[in-house]
Amino acid sequence: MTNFIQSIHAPIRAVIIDLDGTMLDTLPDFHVAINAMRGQFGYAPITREAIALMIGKGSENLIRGVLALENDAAGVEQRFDDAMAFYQGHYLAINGDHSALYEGVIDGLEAMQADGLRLACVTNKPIAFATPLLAQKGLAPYFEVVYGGDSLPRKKPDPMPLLQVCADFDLAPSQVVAIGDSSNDAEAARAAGCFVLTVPYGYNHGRAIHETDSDGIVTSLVEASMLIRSHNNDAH
Ligand SMILES: O=C(O)COP(=O)(O)O
Ligand SMILES: [Mg+2]
Repeated sequence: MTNFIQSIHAPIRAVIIDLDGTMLDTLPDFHVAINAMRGQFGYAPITREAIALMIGKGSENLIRGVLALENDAAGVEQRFDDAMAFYQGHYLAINGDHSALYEGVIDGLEAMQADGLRLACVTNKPIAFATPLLAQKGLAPYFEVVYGGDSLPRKKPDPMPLLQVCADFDLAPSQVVAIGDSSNDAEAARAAGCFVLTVPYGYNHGRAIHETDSDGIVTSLVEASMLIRSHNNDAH
């Protein structure tokens, strides 16, 4: 946080915001869809806590992790396509039904928009899940650009989607802040050369957010908006 506030720097012009674990608590949706898929294989339900550990690196990683509870590597690959198809069907059927906005999300987005910041959403969620979810939760109007985990050849923690947003906005990475709940967001931002703020309330593979290298931990998007505003007031 010290770095972020005190560095003499050009103003921040855009913010890239993560979806799962940062704007929406989607864990209950994952839980319902994963256990419905597991039921089709005759596997017992697993807990939300177990699923939370496997969220963050996209659907393929999640499905492989879930199948690995009952299968060896060959079994995982053998069942992967069916498991993914079952899971996608279940997820799309309930997408958003059990998910809720975190406190301060809309107010934070409003504040950033009022300050003239351009907004992008970069998620590892498949774009076919992300687009209707953003619309359903009233988030879509805030974002000029949305990239899902399958929108580009590489996903977070690769910097590719963040660099694509910088190119879309014609901004240098140093004029852009990423906000996320996990090490994937922070590593992608660092590799892209963007600033990064993290939130402590999401899913970080079971690790405390303090263990993740960032420019600051913010308790809400409102706090993030205030930090960016104060940075910009000091910037030249
Ligand atoms: O779908 C995931 O694995 C995580 O999605 P996120 O990038 O929005 O946190
Ligand atoms: Mg996330």
